[in-house]
Amino acid sequence: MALIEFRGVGKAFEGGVTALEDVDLEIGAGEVHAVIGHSGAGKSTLVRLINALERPTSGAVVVDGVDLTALSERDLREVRKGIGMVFQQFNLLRSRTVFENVAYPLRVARWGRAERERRVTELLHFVGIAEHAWRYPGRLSGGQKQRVGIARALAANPKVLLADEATSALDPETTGEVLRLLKRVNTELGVTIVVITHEMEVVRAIADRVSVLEAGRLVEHGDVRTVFTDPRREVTRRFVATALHDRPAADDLARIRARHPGRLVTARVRDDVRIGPALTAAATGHGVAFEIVHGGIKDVGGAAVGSLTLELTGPDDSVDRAIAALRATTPVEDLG
Ligand SMILES: Nc1ncnc2c1ncn2[C@@H]1O[C@H](COP(=O)(O)OP(=O)(O)OP(=O)(O)O)[C@@H](O)[C@H]1O
Repeated sequence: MALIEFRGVGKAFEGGVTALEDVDLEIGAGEVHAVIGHSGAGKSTLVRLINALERPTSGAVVVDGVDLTALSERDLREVRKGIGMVFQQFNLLRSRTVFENVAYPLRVARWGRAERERRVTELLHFVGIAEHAWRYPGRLSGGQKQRVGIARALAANPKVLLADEATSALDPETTGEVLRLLKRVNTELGVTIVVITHEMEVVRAIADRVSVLEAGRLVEHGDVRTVFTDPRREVTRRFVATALHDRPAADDLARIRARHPGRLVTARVRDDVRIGPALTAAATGHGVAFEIVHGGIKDVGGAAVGSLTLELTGPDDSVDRAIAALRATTPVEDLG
C-alpha cells in the first residue's frame, strides 16, 4: 500500500507561478524514493506538500491513509510528528550541543528526561557520533553535522524521513558515507525515505524507485534499474548519463575518432545480457576486429548497468553483419 500518495496534485503560487501540475505519485511503505529534477522543477514544493507546509491548489495529498487537504492545522501538527526532515544546510542549533540538538524535538514533544536521554544516546550511537555528544555544531565537519541532523530527524520515531538535498553541501566521499547511513535508516529501522536531489549519482547509490520532475510535471517514474537501463525522456537520459559517465561526450568522441578510424558503436551492457559471444562471433565469423574505446558500468539496484563504445574494423558489409548480430542481444547505437 502507498504510504504517501499524490492524486492529481497542482500547486500554483500567487503571482502566477505553477510549481506543480497534475502530479500523480505513489510512494510505498519501506521504500527509498528519489525525486530528481533541475533547479526550479518543483522538488521543494513537492516535499513541502508531504509535510503540509504548503497546501495543494488542486488534487489531494494522502499520507498514511489520511488526506492532508481535509485536516485542520492542529491535526496537521500530529501528522508532522510522523515525518522527519533532513536539510541541505543541516539547520542545527548553533548554541546547543550535539546531544541537545537531538534531544530538542523530544523536549518539544514533552518526553520525560530519562526517556529522552536513553533515546538520544541510542541515536547518537546509531549514526556514529556518540563521541562528539558534547561538542557544538561549529566544531563538526559537514558529514558529522548531517549525522546529527539525521539523528534529530529520527528522534521521535517517524515513519517517513524527507531528505531535501541532504548531501548537496558535502564532498563526494562524505556524500557516500551519509547515503550509506540513510540506507541503514531504511533497511534497519524500516523508515520510508523520500530523497530530493538534482544528482543522479545520489539516486543510483540509494534509491529503490525514482520520479523525474520537469517544469512541475512528473515526466517519468519507475524502479531505479529500469529507469537507468531504459530512460524514456530526454531529461532522464541526460540525468542517467551524468551518473554512469558511460557514453562519450562530444569532445571525448572527437578524441576517440582521431585515434580510431573504424566504425564506432555504443552497446548497452547489463548483467543479464551477454555481449561477449556476439563479439567473439563478429571476430571469428565475420573477420571483424574490435577494440573497446570508451565505457562505464556501474551497480544500479544490485545489477550492472552501463554501456561500452567499440571500434569495429573490417570490410563494410562484415561490420554491418557484426552490428546486426550484436543488435540481436542488446540495443546498439551506430556512431558511424
Ligand atoms: N512561495 C513561493 N511563491 C512563489 N513562487 C514560488 C514559491 N515557492 C516556489 N516558487 C516557484 O515555484 C517553482 C518551483 O520551485 P521549487 O523550489 O519547488 O523548485 P526546486 O525544484 O526545489 O528548485 P531548487 O532545486 O532550485 O530548490 C519555481 O519557479 C519557484 O520560483
